[in-house]
Amino acid sequence: MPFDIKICGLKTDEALAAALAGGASHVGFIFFVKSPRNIKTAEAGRLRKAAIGKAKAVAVTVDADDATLDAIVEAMSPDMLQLHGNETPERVAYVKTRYGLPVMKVFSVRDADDLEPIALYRGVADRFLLDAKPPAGSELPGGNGVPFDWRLLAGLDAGVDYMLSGGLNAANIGEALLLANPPGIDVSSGVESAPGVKDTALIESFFRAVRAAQARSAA
Ligand SMILES: O=C(O)c1ccccc1NCC(=O)[C@H](O)[C@H](O)COP(=O)(O)O
Repeated sequence: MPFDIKICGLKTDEALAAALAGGASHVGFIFFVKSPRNIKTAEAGRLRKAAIGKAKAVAVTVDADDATLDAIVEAMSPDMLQLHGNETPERVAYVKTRYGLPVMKVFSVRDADDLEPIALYRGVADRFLLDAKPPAGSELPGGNGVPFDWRLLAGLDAGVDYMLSGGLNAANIGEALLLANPPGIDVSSGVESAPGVKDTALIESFFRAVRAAQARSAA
């Protein structure tokens, strides 16, 4: 199975180019007005063209209604929808059918119990993104730059296809891969110089750290 790397919250040509040059399999665009990474649909539509044939463009939404999703899909033709709110299995199934696109459902994790609802979405969502629970007071369901205890994932059923997310960066990705051995990873804050400001040098060093960790585990 290929190992996937998603760079999320992209807003500029430079950051997108650095993500693609590093070998990102997925590039994420955030549609959530309170986020410092929020992007207009038309701008996402312009940017995502550079990813065609190179990486999957993921539209990240939070409990979005049909009209909002219609506008996003129309403007940017995403390859995948990331549902980062409290969407039910029924809503996930409906969204998949309505748009004919794969859906990645997000779960916020702090304790082992937080992994249990995944069972309700298996066979419905195409993939899962396991992110940290937002810290108290945060208005953002994701992109908080905080990790969770990766050891919780050791007991996850091997058939669960997921991306590990939450507080990853060049300094900790080696340990995260060692402990969780995920099929994919996702990063946002860890490649930023300030909230919402992607840093091309940090993106490059993240990819270097991932490749170094992979080389160590293959040796
Ligand atoms: O990044 C945001 O601002 C955001 C806002 C609302 C919903 C989701 C959001 N991010 C989704 C992602 O997939 C992030 O990459 C993920 O939460 C990890 O973020 P980080 O801990 O900053 O690496």
